[in-house]
Amino acid sequence: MTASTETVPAGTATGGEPVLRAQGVTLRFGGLTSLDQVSLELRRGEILAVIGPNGAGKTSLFNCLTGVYLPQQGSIDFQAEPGGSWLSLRGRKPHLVNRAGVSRTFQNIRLFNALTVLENVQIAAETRVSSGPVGVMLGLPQNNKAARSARHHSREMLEFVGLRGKESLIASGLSYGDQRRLEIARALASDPQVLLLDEPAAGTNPSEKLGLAQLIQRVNTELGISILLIEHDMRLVMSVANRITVLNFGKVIASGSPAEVQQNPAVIEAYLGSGAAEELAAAEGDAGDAGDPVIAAVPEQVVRDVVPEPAAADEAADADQAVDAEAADVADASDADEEGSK
Ligand SMILES: Nc1ncnc2c1ncn2[C@@H]1O[C@H](COP(=O)(O)OP(=O)(O)OP(=O)(O)O)[C@@H](O)[C@H]1O
Repeated sequence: MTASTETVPAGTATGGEPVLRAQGVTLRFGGLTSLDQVSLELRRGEILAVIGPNGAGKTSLFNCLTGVYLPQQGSIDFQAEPGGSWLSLRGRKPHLVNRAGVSRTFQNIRLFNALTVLENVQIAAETRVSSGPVGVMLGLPQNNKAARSARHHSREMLEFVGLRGKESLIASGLSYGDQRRLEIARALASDPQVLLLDEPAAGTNPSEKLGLAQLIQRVNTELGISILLIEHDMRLVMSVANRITVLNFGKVIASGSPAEVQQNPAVIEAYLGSGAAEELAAAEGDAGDAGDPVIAAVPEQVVRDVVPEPAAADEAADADQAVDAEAADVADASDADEEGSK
């Protein structure tokens, strides 16, 4: 079940042409190869999950796709309109990637904590319509109109993600789950064709996770946005993804439908260690119950092994924050630039 042999489950939105394509992407930090010849294709209209153990290269891949990192090798191309021309995103600055139609959220929430919920989204929406800071400062008529339009669009997005009535609250006062929703609203404000979600459910409780899974599906089906999703919560992944690509040590080790990936020995070993696939197969034989194959329990085991308890999740987020410092700097720089939401 590699990319070459994958099958596509009937009735899913996976039959589309590619909208975002990475080919042979290699990213090195000194002697460390974070991504090694990674190729991946997001099809128009689908939800493609990118999974893999900690340090597999998932966020590095997102950072390459969105211009935060410049890979040493490989190409990254995006086709905004079906049948339209392909645009190279490699080496493009984050705010220009965003403007082209590829938006993202971050693993560690990056809201403007002192601003209101509405203002957080509005900043992103204004970058879509305004003619720049000078026009805003001068209060030009077209900018006032653009600001009104951005405010209206922001309210629509907030309603879409379920934050209606909370527009004037200060962002930091929102529950964790609502902050995750706000991040999604902000990413949607620029009207992307492609949305990259980096662990959108990290740190949320089970009911918030369920709500976020439903929201991700609605973004996909109701707004028609193609989604690339990094997520450690296997239940969430299995419930929303049309296809899954698995990274391990910077390489793609599997790609296919959720059912295929779930049973792939290389994936099981990547998560549970070498020999795990055989052990599970043996256990399946011992169980002697064909209707309840042990292999089906792998996601449960994966969840136990790779999804940290809340306290550990915080530590993981801190660690990520440290590792991701460079990305944060670049993204923050683009905050000050013109993207606002990145
Ligand atoms: N700015 C950086 N400088 C040095 N090494 C980095 C940098 N960014 C990522 N790496 C390294 O690249 C590898 C992949 O990291 P990455 O964060 O992409 O993994 P991940 O799959 O997203 O992990 P997690 O699930 O824990 O978030 C790791 O070994 C990490 O330490």
